[in-house]
Amino acid sequence: MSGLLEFERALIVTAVDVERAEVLEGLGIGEQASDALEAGAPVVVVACGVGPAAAAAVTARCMSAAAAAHKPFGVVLSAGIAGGFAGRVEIGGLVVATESVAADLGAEGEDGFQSVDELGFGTARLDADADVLRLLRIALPEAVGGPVLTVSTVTGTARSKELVEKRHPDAVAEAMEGFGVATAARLWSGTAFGEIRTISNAVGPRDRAAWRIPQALATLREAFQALGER
Ligand SMILES: O=C(O)c1cccc(C(=O)CC[C@H]2O[C@@H](n3cnc4c(=O)[nH]cnc43)[C@H](O)[C@@H]2O)c1
Repeated sequence: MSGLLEFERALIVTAVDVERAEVLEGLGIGEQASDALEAGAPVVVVACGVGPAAAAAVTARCMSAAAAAHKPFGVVLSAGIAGGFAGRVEIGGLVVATESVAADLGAEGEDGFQSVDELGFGTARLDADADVLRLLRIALPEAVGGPVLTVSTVTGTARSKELVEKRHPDAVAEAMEGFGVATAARLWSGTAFGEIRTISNAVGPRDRAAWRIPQALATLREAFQALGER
């Protein structure tokens, strides 16, 4: 885990327990004690639940606890499975976010969707830290880099896929937590943020039978094994 520990302590936030288990397995940690956060473990892996609100809340709780124990996190990663945009990344593939984008944060009107940036209410785009990005790109050279969208509703029709691709032509993947994790992490200055995703399905018309969750989980484990070996 030397690479991530360039940043002192690392917090890795997954949505669900199966993702958490693969990350721990890849890092060679196996099981993690329930007091790892308070005890100052160099790497802490937590499952926050699905969606950006749960992701922000749980990340903020972990960051607060670590700061209160005078063992703050230097780096926070959002990690898990995602939908990939066809033609940019394969199912079973790996992506590293250059930025995490809250794709549905804004307002809809007769003229279409406007992001909070366009509305002047803040930003829906949070960049990955440049040093984290460099580390991830070196450790995971096969990863596709690009914006990763965060949505509260999985894109599930051809029409909504078309709209999202029109708004974000360079996006490589869509998931549900990255922007929430980034929003919490940036409240602690000096904490670097990054997002890693492995692809379980293609973004588009809902077809649950076509999801390849075991394949994406295996890629997640391998990615963290590679990161752990650096
Ligand atoms: O059965 C469904 O259609 C369905 C609806 C909502 C959520 C799910 C999930 O399985 C949880 C999504 C979970 O995995 C990430 N994920 C994976 N693929 C996608 C995607 O195409 N779009 C958005 N998120 C995706 C996400 O980060 C969640 O943690 C199933």
